[in-house]
Amino acid sequence: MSQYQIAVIVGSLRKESFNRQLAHALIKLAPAQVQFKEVAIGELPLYNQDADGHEVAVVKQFRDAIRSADAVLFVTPEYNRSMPGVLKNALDQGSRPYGHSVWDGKPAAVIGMSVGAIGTALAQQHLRNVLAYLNMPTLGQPEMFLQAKEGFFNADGSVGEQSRAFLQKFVELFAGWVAQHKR
Ligand SMILES: Cc1cc2nc3c(=O)[nH]c(=O)nc-3n(C[C@H](O)[C@H](O)[C@H](O)COP(=O)(O)O)c2cc1C
Repeated sequence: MSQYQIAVIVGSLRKESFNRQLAHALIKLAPAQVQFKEVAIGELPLYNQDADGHEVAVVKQFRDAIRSADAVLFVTPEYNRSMPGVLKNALDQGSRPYGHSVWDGKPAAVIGMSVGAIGTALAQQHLRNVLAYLNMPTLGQPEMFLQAKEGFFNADGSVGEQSRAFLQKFVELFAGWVAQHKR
């Protein structure tokens, strides 16, 4: 059976980020046919079109990491009813120079956690618009809008029994989606 490499992008730079904890919990639930690897976005410079054709090392490393992945999992908070700027910047960096987007055709999935009751729904909707433009076939269901609540994570970073079941289902469905849509 093929093994798929999935790049995980976390839209928060915060040390104690709920979304990073969520990403790590998901990584632990990965079925045998997928391998998750976080790709850092915090050191990327702000995208500047003047830099097209003059790729600095950190940008090259980022683009190479996405290029070599079979799929991408986005784990994001919501900032002011949209995705954080740091995540949009990473999407922009990967999309250029024109005609050389590293995102093109990569299957994707989106999940997020916030303290607000709508659990990143609007951030995810904005993100989905961008992913559609970038030609990334994105898992439609289940939608994963998570609200950060006391007790969601255990002390060891794992998730409680009830939440584990639906996160596991999400990861398994995504693995199937990747197998179906990988180029
Ligand atoms: C600049 C900023 C804007 C925010 N806007 C929203 C928002 O629109 N909706 C929401 O549910 N939470 C919002 N929050 C609260 C985040 O849900 C909360 O900070 C969360 O912990 C961020 O995710 P993280 O723990 O992965 O960093 C905002 C936080 C910041 C710092």
